[in-house]
Amino acid sequence: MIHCEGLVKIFKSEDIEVVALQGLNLTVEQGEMMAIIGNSGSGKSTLLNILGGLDRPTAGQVSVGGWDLLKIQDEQLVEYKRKTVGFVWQNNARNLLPYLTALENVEMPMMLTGKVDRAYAKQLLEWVGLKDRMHNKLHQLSGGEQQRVAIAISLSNRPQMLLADEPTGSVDTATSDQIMKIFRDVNREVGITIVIVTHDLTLASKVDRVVAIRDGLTSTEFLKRNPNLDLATMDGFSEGGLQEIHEAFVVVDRVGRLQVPKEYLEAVGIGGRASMEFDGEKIVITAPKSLEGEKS
Ligand SMILES: Nc1ncnc2c1ncn2[C@@H]1O[C@H](COP(=O)(O)OP(=O)(O)OP(=O)(O)O)[C@@H](O)[C@H]1O
Repeated sequence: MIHCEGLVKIFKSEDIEVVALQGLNLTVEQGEMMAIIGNSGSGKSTLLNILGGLDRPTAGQVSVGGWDLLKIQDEQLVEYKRKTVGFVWQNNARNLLPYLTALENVEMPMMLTGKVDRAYAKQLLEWVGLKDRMHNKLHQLSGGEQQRVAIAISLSNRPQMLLADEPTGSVDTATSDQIMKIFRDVNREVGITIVIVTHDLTLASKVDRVVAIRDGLTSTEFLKRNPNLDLATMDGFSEGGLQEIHEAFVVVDRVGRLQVPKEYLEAVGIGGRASMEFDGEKIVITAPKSLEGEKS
């Protein structure tokens, strides 16, 4: 569904260049529900904006559902955004129309594309648990309920892929669990691919796969140890839970590059270069041996 290889995004202003993505690789299968985690400034939103067609990549390859987002024409981009992608943002509810009902809000994007499917709009509101509230005006709903209407809206044009940027950023834990359960149900029901960007490791534990981004590169992948474990229904979550539930792998790109965590490099005193040995089974990276010799 999503394929990025060597993806680069450079933001240029008058006298400064920021390399937000510096050759990122990522593949997401059709129907997968996965999360991207990373510190502030690591490039998560930049990646999501490119995948959503809101921003253009600078270089590299990026394709989504057969669309080449590097070469796509502006007119095609409008069609791509309308048909392929659904968005859920942290404060999505702000974009809803308060004087319309939940149902009318869901039908609004359908109107823009010329085909209102009331039965599907109702079905969506049922999926997000608002069957009994669909004729309520938006301002009569709570913040969490409004966020669920926003999720129904994001699905109204039957996109193949849902992109969610901190979707639970401004709601309480119970609502957050509810939203993640909705994502899981919709993912199972219609097989939609879901990509969630978050800081929140507890969310990350509720998806099949987590990809960590560091400095604009995919650095580590966490795969769920037991794919049948339904984490959405699990209570509680401990520190380090991600490691308990998922197995961590370092991402190695096609030409053999990988990222070594800064803490590890500092702990063994590796700066600009290192020594690497292969003993037939393991690859061992240490502080440069020749330099150690020079010091003494
Ligand atoms: N429009 C822009 N112009 C210039 N620099 C930008 C722009 N957008 C993002 N950046 C820079 O690109 C880098 C990556 O930013 P990005 O917003 O993708 O990070 P993030 O991981 O989503 O962070 P956060 O979790 O804080 O939202 C940062 O250094 C940021 O300052």
